[in-house]
Amino acid sequence: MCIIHPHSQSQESNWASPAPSSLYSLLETQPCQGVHKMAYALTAAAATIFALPILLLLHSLWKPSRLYPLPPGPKKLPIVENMFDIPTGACIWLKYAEMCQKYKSDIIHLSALGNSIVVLNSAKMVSDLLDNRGSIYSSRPPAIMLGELMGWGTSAVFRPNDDLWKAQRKILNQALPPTDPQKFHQKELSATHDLLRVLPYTDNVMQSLQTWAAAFIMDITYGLKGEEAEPYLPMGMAAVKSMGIGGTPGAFYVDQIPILKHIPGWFPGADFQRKARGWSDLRMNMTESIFNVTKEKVAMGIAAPSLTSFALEEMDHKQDLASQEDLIKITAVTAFSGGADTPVSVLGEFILAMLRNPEVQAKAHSELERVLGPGNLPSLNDVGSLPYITAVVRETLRYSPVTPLAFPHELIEDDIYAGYLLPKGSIVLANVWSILHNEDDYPEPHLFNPSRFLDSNGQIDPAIKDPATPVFGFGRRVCPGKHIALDLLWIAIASILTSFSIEPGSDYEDETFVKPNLKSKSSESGPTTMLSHPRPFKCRFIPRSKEKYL
Ligand code: HEM
Repeated sequence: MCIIHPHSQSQESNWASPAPSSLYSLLETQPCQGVHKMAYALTAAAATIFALPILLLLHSLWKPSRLYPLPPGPKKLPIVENMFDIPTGACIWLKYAEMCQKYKSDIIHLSALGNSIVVLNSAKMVSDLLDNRGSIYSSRPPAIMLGELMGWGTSAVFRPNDDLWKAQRKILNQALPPTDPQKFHQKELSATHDLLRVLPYTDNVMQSLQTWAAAFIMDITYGLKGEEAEPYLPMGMAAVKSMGIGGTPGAFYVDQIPILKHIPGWFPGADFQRKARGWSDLRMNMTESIFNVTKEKVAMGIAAPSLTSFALEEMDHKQDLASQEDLIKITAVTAFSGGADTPVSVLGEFILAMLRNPEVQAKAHSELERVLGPGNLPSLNDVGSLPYITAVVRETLRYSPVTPLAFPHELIEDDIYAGYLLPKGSIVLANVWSILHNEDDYPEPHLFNPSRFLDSNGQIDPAIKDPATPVFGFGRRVCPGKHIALDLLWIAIASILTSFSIEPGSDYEDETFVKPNLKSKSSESGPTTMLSHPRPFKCRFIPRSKEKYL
C-alpha cells in the first residue's frame, strides 16, 4: 500500500519544486501512480454521484438576491419566527409604526407560518415600490375565508394580478372614467340632497349613512334608485358587512392554517364553514338578483345610466355573451362592495370632527355664507371658491384614514430595495396612518386643523401633500372609484355644513367625544377590520336657516 506523507522529508522536495498545478498533477509525480489514478477516479465518481444533486439543488436555490439581508424587524425565533410579534387586536397600524421606530427603519420585515410581511412606513418608500415598481407589487395575497370559502376571490379587490382582475379593471375604467368626473355630478348631487332630507330626523347617524351610501353606489353600479333600489339595499349592505367580517385579519384560523378549509361544515368546531356558506349564498343572491333587474331594463331600453347598463350595452355580440355577462356581474358587485362602506367611514369621521372642533365648523359656516349667500346650496362648480371646505375634506381624510394600512399588496418576485432583500410572495403593507401623521409633512399631526392645507391667502397650498394620494391606494391597484368618492365627499360635506349646525346629542359626555383620539373607532376597541369605522354616536343636525334649501 502506498501512503503519501506530505510532511516526510522525501515529500518536502516534491512539494517544494516545482509546485504541482493540481491534485491530479501531484498524483502523477508520485510513485504507484496506477493505484492512485484508480483511487482518484473512484473517489471522483463517488463524489460526483453524491454531490451532483446537492450542487444542482443549491444552484437552483441560489440567487444573487440571497446575498442581501432582510429588512430589520423583531428577532425571528426558530420555527415560530415572528408569530408572537405580528400585531393583532386594535390599532395594528400604531403597533407597526412603533416597531418601525424601535428598529429605526421605515421598512421592516416579519415572518411566520410561511408568510413574509413587509411594512412600509414612509410616503417615499410606498411610492418607490408600490407606484414605481407596480409591475411586481400589484398582486393580492390569497384570502382563504373571504376569497375561497365566501367566494369573493373572483372580485377585483381580492384578485391576484391576473386576466380576470385586468378585465374587471378595464370595465371599471371605461364605465367610471376618471377622465370624466362630471359624468357623475348629477348622481352625487341628488344623493347629497337625499341625505340632507334624512339627517335632521335620524337618531342613528352611522346607520343612516350606511343606507344612504349603499343607495348611492347602487345607483352608480346598477342605476336603481328610490323604491326600485329599496328591496335590494338590506341584502347589499349585509353582503358588504359579511365581507368586512370575513376579511378581518386573524378572525378565522383557516386563513393562517389553510388546510382547515377541507374540514366539512358538519364537523364540530367548523363553524367557519357554515358561516362561509351562508355569506357565500348572500353574495351570490346579491350578484345575480340586482344584475337581472338592470339587465331587463336595458333590454326594454329603460335603464338609467350605470356601470352595468354601460357594460351590457358595450358587449361584443360576436363573442360568448354568457361569459361577458358573468364578468359584468362580478365587476358590478365589486364596485358596489368597494363603494358601499368607505364613504360612510369618512363622513362619520367628518361629523365627529365637527362636534369636537366647533371653531372649525364656525369657520366653514362663515366661508359658505360669504360665498354662497343665504338659502343657496353648493354645487361641484363651487369647489374653487370654497377652499376652506376643500381643506376640511382633506383634513378629514388625513386625520382618520379609512384604511389605515391600505389593502395588502403581494410582491410577485424577489426584489432588492435600500440594500435589503424583499422576498417573492411577501405581503406588503403601506402604513397610511404613519404617512398621514408624519410631523415633517403635517406639523402637529394629532390636531384636526384644516388650515394646514391653506396658504397665506387662504387658498389651497399645493405644497402641502394631498392626503387623497395615500388614502385611495397605490400603483395599479389605486381605487377606481377615487374621483367619484372625492366629489361625493366634497359635495356632501359642503352641503351638510351649509344646511346644518352639527351639535352634540344626548351622550356628549361619552368618552368618544371627551377624549377625541381614543376609542372612537370600532377598530380601536376591538379587532382590526379592513375598514376603520367610527363607533355609533349621537348628534343633532340643527337647520341653520329658516329658508328652505330643498
Ligand atoms: C371614501 C371612499 C373610498 C376610499 C377611501 C377607497 C379606498 C380604496 C383603497 C385604499 C383601495 C385599495 C387600493 C390598493 O390596494 O392600493 C381601494 C380599492 C378599490 N376601490 Fe375604493 N375607496 C373608496 C370608494 C370607492 C368607490 C366609490 C368605488 C366604486 C365606485 C370603489 C371601488 C374600489 C375597487 C373596485 C377597488 C379594488 C381595486 C383593485 O384591487 O384593483 N372604491 N379603494
